[in-house]
Amino acid sequence: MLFADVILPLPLAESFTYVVPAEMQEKIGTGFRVVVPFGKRKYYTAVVLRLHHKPPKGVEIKEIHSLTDSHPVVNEHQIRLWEWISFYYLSPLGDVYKAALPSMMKPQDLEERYRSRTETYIRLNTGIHDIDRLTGRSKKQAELYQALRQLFLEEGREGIPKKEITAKTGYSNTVLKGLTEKNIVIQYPEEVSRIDTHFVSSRKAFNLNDHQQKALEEINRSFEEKNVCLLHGVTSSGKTEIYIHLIEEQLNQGKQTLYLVPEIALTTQLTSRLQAVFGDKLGIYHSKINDNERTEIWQKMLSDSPYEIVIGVRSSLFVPFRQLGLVIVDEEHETSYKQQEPAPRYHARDTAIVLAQTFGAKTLLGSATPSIETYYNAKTGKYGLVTLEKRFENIELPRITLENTRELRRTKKMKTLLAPGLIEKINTALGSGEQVILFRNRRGFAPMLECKLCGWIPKCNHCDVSLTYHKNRGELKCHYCNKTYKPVGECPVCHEKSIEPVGMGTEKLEEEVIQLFPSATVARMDTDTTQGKYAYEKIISDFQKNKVQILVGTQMLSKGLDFENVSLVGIVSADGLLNRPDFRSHERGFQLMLQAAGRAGRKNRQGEVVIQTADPGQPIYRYLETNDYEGFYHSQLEERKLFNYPPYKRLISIVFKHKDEHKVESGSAFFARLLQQSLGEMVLGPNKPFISRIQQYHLRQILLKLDNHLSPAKTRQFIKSVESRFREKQDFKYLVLYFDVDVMG
Ligand SMILES: Nc1ncnc2c1ncn2[C@@H]1O[C@H](COP(=O)(O)OP(=O)(O)OP(=O)(O)O)[C@@H](O)[C@H]1O
Ligand SMILES: [Zn+2]
Repeated sequence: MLFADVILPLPLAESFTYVVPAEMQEKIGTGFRVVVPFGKRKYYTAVVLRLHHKPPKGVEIKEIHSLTDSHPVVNEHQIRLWEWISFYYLSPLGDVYKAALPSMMKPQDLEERYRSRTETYIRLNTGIHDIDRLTGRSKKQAELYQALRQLFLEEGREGIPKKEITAKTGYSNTVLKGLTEKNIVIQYPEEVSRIDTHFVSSRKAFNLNDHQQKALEEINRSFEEKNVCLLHGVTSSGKTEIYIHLIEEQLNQGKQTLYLVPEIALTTQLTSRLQAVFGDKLGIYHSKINDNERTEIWQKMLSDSPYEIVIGVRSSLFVPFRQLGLVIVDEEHETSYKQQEPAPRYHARDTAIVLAQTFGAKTLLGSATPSIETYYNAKTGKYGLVTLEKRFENIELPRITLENTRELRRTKKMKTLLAPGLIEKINTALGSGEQVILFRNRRGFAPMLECKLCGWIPKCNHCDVSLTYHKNRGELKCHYCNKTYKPVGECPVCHEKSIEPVGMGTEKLEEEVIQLFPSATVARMDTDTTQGKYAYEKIISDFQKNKVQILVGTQMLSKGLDFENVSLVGIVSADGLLNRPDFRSHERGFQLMLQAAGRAGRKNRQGEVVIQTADPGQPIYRYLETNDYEGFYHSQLEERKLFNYPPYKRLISIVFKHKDEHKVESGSAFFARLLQQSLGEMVLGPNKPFISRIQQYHLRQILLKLDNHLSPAKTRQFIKSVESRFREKQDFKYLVLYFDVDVMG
C-alpha cells in the first residue's frame, strides 16, 4: 500500500499520514496538493511531503479524498526550506505551510477557489456583408461600425476589451448593444491577468563608475569563496546600480534572482527603476497585492516562462523558484525583516541565506548601516565584505548639526516644535526652491492625553497602554489592538475639563509646519495616510514632481527613497528613538538617523541634516556627526559583550499568554524551572514585559541567552521536551505559549 505524509494548514507540529487510493498512485508525487479529511467532517487542502510504504502504527488511517494538481505546486527546495524554518524557529510545520502558500491555493472547503478574472471582449462578425441594410436608419450604429473597422485594422488584434472600445471610440454602450443585437459585433468573455504585464524595458543598465565597478568585481571574487557577501556602501553610493549589474549576470546564465526589500514604501521607486531595465522579466510580490494577484504570481512561477527576477517583501521567499542563482537582501539591517505575528516568526534575511544555499546560490546583503550581527559576521570572515565609501559623483555626505532642545527650552527660545535654527534652514531651502523632509517616529496627533490636574491618562481597556490621540479622525486609538475610543473632554476622576494632549506625533507636526510655512505645500506620510493601495505612490510621486515642498513622516520615509531635490532633513525628536527599553534601541536609532540623513543631498550638492535632541552629550551623536559607522559598531559590540547579547549569545524568547494573571505567572515559572535544570543561568525570567497586557491577555516572558557553541538541534530538542512535560500538566494545557527565536528586542 502507498502512503502519503502530508502537511495540513493548521498549527500542527507533525505531518499526517493518509492512504493513497489505487487510482491516484500513478499521478501523485511530492509537492502535489491533495484534499484530505481531518477532524469531524472537515476537509483541508494539504501538501504531500513524501510518499512511502511504511504503515504508521496504532492509528486509523484515512484515504486521500482527491488530488488537486496534475503538477507539483511546491518543489523540493521549498519543502527543505519549510522544514528548516519549522526546526530553527520552533514553529509548527503547518504554520509555515500556511504562511507560504497564498490562501486561495489552500482552500478549506472546496468552494473557495482561485477565480480567474474575465473581461468582455468585442470582435467583428466577419461573416456579415449587408451592413448598410442591417444598421438601417441608425446613423450612430453605422458610424460606430466604421470606427470599429478602422480600430481593428490599426490595432491588428482579433478582439479588443469592451472598456477600451468605449473609451477609444467615444460611443456609448447602447450603440454597441444595438450592433450586438444585430449580430454585427460579437461580445465574448476572455480570461485576463490581474498582474500588469505590459512593462517593456526602456533603458540599459547604467555604466558603473570606477568605485562601483571595483565593488562589483570584489563581490564576484568573494562569491568564489563564500556564499554570503555584505556590500557596505554609504547612502547614495549606487548600491542599487550594482545590484542591477549582478542581476544581469544571472540573467545571462539563465538563473533567477530574488530581490528582497523590507517594505512597500521602498518598492515603488525601486520597482520603476528595475522595470525600466528588466521590463516584464520582473515580478512584484509585496504586501499590498491581493490574494488573487499572489496566486497568479505563483502560477506564473510554476509555468514554463517564470519571472526571472522577483522583487518582494518577506513572504516572497516562499515563491517557487527553480533556478535561483542570487538573492539580494536590500537594507539588510531592517528589523521589519523579522516576522512578529503570527508564527512562523522567521527572519527573512537569515532565511534567505538558507534558501540560497538549497540552490547553491549566493546571497548579497546590502546596507549603508549594517546590523551589528551582519557586520560582525563580515568582520570575522564568515561573510565577504565589500565597501563603498563615496557617494555617486563624489557628493559629500550630508553635514549633521545638533539643536539642543533642553537648552533652547530653558532660555525660552523654543517657541514651536522646531528650533529657530531649523526654521531658518527650512526657509533658506524653500527660498532656493529645494525640498525638505521632516522626520518624527510617532504617528497620530499626540502619543497620549493627560489630565493636567490629576494626571489621569486614558488607556486601552484591553491593553496596558495609553491611547494615541488622532485629531483628524477625532478618535483615540490603541496602537496595539487597533481599538478606537471617543476622545474625552472631561476627566472621569476629577471631573474637570482639563484633558490635554501630551507630546507630538506626525499629525501635530504637520499642523504646526503648515502654520510656520504658509506658502509651502506640506504632505504627510505615515501608516495613517498610506492605507489605500496606491497611497504611497501618490505621495512619493507628488514629492518627486516638486508638487510638495515639505514632507513630514515616520520612518517610512527614512530609507531607500531617492529624491534629487531634497537638501535638508530634520529629525524632530531624536530622544524618543533612543530611550527604549530594548538592547537594539541605539543601533536602531543610529541606523534610522543615518538613513534619514541619507535622503539629503543625493544629487547636485552636499545636503544638511538637523537633529533635535535634549541630550546632545550622548556618544551616539559623535559617531553620527562624523559618519563613523565603524566606531559606533565597536562601541555597540562592547556593550553586547558585557550584557550577553548577540552576536555573543543567541536569544530565544518564550512568551506566555492567558487572561488569568495567576495562571500565566505560575505556568511561566514552572516552565522556567524545567529549563533551568539543563540550561541554568542561561534562563532569565519569567519577567513582565514592558507592555504586560495586550487584548486582555496577561503576558510573561522567559528569555534564553544561549552560548554560541550549543548545538541548535540539541537545544531545540530539549526545549520541545520541556514543552511536552509542561503540557502534561492539566493546569497549563490551555496556556498560550510561543517561541521567538532570535528575538529582535
Ligand atoms: N553608475 C551610475 N550611473 C548613473 N547614475 C547612477 C549610477 N550609480 C548611481 N546612480 C544614481 O545615483 C543615485 C543614488 O544611487 P542608488 O539609489 O543606487 O544608491 P544606494 O546606494 O542604493 O542608496 P541608498 O542606500 O540611500 O538607498 C540614483 O539616482 C542612481 O540612479
Ligand atoms: Zn488595546
